[in-house]
Amino acid sequence: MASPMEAFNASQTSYPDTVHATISSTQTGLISKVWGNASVLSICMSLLATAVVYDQFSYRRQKANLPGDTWKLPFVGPFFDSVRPEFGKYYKKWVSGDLSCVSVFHKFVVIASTRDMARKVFNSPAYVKPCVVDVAHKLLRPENWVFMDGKEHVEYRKGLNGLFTRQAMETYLPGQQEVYNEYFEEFLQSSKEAKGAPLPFVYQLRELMCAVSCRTFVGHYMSREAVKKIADDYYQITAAMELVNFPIILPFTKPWYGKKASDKVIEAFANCAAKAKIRMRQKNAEPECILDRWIVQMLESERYRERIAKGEEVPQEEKPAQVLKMFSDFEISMTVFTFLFASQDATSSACSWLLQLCADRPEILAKVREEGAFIRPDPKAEVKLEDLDKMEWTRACVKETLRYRPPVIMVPYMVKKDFPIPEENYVAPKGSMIIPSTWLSLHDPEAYPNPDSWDPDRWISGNAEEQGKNWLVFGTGPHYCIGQNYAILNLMLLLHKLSAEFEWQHTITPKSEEIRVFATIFPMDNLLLTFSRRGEVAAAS
Ligand code: HEM
Repeated sequence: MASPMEAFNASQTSYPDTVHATISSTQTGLISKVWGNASVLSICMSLLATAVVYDQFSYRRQKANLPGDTWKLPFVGPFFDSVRPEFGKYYKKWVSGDLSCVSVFHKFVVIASTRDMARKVFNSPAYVKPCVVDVAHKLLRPENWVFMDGKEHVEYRKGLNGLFTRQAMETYLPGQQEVYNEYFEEFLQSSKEAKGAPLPFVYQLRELMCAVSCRTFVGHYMSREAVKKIADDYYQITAAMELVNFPIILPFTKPWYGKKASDKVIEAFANCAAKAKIRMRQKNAEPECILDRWIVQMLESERYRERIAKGEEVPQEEKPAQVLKMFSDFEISMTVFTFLFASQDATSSACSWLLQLCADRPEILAKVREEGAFIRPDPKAEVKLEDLDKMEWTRACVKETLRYRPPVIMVPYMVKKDFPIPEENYVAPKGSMIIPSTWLSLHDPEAYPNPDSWDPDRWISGNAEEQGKNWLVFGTGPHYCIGQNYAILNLMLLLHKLSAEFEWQHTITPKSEEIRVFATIFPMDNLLLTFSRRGEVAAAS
């Protein structure tokens, strides 16, 4: 049998010269092509390998001595965990060390878990500034006031303080009660239509909170339908808020839908601002919402400036507390949007847990009802701020819910310059994200004995009120929540009104106490509730 080489030679001699020439030139071309491709391929492979090695070493360099995975999944890191966040995984991270770390895509993230570490981050404005989450810059616009830093931020924020004073809260109460009245009737109707079968209520509570916020922020300048649309669209904004997103917004991804939704909200609020400017210039126009109050301040500032320009000597007591410029409709809208952005998920989370926990502890709810009936005997009468001030059990339930299930478990900050943390012998690198967590400080057994039980009484006969250092529900430092008093009063109003007029039964499932993370935290089973009017028997029974 001829060897393959012989066969090759034999076949070679049987071709005419021209064919031979063609074959040999084709062979050379093929070989150089393969060789060429091989070198492109190998260059690509080498580049990839270099990038993988660089990614790993850069992670290791930034991680230094912190607890965290020894190596990261190339490039993406635990990205898929942030797409489907699990509370248990976050918790594991928090207890892994006072500081720990992960790296997702290009982003190195340091997690500050304990009370003292979290406070250190909140109170180090020289080194850090808030970044909410990566995508927030795109949704809120980079020029938004919440991203301002230092003196500029302090000055801007001073101009907003007047919107959250006691006097201001008083103005918002009637509008909020109108919304509660409407929605409670809807809840009742939903339960009636379901013939008393429990329904998952987290979605309706989200809409309720959105409607209350919109009424507080933009009053009656926005129609009920527009509010409903915002509440629906808002879901897409929340869905876009993953801890770390893909670096650019790709069409049809969650950030893309989130951006579209936020653009619509900003436009709607700007229209409201334009209407408010017209109304508040009219004689005797009474402010009803945040927009109105802010525009009143701008108009007062405008009049003050005009008097000064005319050379008038304006007495000090007639000078506005804060002289504001006349912001454009768009600027006003961007700021009002930050209020919605900051409050929507947090208050939705808080009210879901509040209704669940109160329903599961009827003896506590009875105390809330008892004090409510004593302070405001006529359940149809308007609730006043001084009524709420006197409701200690109602307040205790709200505060204990915020402690037991803090809606905001993490507050992402950006490291502006290398941030030394000598306690941990670590320097958080410039450009990394650093995230104080609120959970451990609010479940610290030294501050709140038996921290995993919901016990409102710790705010009445216990010393929970004295644990200011641990109370990180609303953050601390220069960016602490500007809406904290408003949030607590609003939740008190909800609990007081609902308990005065309605019954709600919670269907407890094995997942009721489990935590679903969706920007903030919700009961895993989405809160199965049935509503009935007090004194009436629930439709099902
Ligand atoms: C239960 C409800 C709420 C919770 C748990 C909550 C929590 C927080 C937290 C943890 C921060 C970050 C603080 C920091 O970085 O130190 C924050 C900031 C903020 N919150 Fe709230 N919040 C709530 C409701 C509200 C409401 C109702 C509003 C507005 C009406 C609001 C407006 C803001 C704003 C504007 C900021 C940023 C402040 C700044 O950067 O100066 N929040 N909130």
